[in-house]
Amino acid sequence: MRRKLAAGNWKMNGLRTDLAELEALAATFAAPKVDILLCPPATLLAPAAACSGPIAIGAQDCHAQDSGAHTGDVSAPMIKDAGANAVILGHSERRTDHGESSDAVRAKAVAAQAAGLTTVICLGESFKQREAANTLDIIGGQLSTSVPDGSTGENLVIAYEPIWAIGTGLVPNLDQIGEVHDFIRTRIERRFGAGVGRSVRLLYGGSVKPDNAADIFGVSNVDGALVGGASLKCADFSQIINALEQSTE
Ligand SMILES: O=C(CO)COP(=O)(O)O
Repeated sequence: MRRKLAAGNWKMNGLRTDLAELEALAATFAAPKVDILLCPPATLLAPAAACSGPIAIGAQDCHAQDSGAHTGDVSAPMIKDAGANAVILGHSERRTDHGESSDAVRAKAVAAQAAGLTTVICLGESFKQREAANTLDIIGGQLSTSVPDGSTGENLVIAYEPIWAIGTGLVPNLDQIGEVHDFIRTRIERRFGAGVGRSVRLLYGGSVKPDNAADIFGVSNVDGALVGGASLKCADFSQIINALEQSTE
């Protein structure tokens, strides 16, 4: 069975003083029943990795090249060297703010997987696309282009994050989440075969909070969550992780 995964994305939030939240989380989940991944900003990767205990640390982006003249960018080997073992790629905020195409996301994912990082590749439709009944077309296109051929159950995690649900308090209904997750699972099985298809974890992201987490974790093919705002505080994130642990019982 797939091990469930609770992932937190701090986005552009967090100073060294905020590592106290991570330390509290590590103390709370000394022997977690699910995998826990926290993705702080790049400046905190090394200090986070030094105090995260059983919690894995990930970055929020990487460059497609390993090194070179790319001012301000961070490469996958650098992320690995800082003590992290995962990276979020293709988040809608990067697709929007930095014009990242699915081709660019795939190039980054190739570099990240070659460096030994698990890639958490994000997919999601806009509200307009959902209203026009284009959700599955959009997700299918992003999925086939963003995910590299070398992906496995260990180095690939997919996060379905409807753009309109991120930071808004809006969440698709459970049937809508299930429809997209089932669709992603089928597509991955078709492309990579049943073994890999069964082992890739599919996360839901977008306004996951302590009060809606248990319902979302009950949906078929939801193997965990990618949590933004509610991952910043140990008190909130712990409740979501508890709900995920309970969903495994
Ligand atoms: O974008 C997200 C995680 O990557 C979701 O953010 P929120 O949980 O703040 O809606």
